Amino acid sequence: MTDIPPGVSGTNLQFFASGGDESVWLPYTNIKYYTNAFIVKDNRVLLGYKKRGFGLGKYNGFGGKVEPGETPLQAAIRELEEEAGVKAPLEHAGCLFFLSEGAEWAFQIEIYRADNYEGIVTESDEMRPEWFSLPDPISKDGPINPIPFSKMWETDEIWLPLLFEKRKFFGRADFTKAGDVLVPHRWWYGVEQNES
Ligand SMILES: CNc1ncnc2c1ncn2[C@@H]1O[C@H](COP(=O)(O)OP(=O)(O)OP(=O)(O)O)[C@@H](O)[C@H]1O
Repeated sequence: MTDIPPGVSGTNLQFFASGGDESVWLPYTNIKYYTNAFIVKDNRVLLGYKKRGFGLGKYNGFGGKVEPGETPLQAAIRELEEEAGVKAPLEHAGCLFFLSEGAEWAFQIEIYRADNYEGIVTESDEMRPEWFSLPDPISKDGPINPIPFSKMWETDEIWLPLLFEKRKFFGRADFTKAGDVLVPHRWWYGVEQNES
């Protein structure tokens, strides 16, 4: 259970969470690099509703493929600007290795966050941006516009709180097909231990 799965980068990881069918990790031969970026400001997080392509109909951070010649950070800054209209000083928050049954490659997704941004949040062809309240431990009624976890990739609920807490995470999530939908099959997450 606590063995670090194949594909998970990161060193000095401490086990955080795992689950699903612990018998097998899906095989893969190729890896493609992606980015995902979140702006967290004034106790709110900016998510986008995906209007087309992979992940259609889900809320997520802003991101896409790393193009040849780009670093993941450059790609993350470009995708955030293309999809949400803003520039932000992104910081690396974690990394997710994602396998989807039927896809010919594994996704290595570098995840970023920023506490600030410049510009005006603007809807694009790909994403409709919307602010959501962070989980509020003080108010017993809960936030007014809570994060729509039921309309996100199921495993986001595990690592998004780590991004809010600025704890660097590395994990893997394998999804299999149930009819037309992808469902979580097996997952594992670790957090980077502070060296001190
Ligand atoms: C459990 N699995 C997952 N959990 C959380 N996020 C996931 C994800 N699997 C993919 N993602 C994100 O989904 C976007 C796809 O990118 P995608 O739209 O295909 O790329 P790009 O914008 O380059 O596409 P175009 O070719 O321009 O349409 C990209 O942000 C990527 O990080």
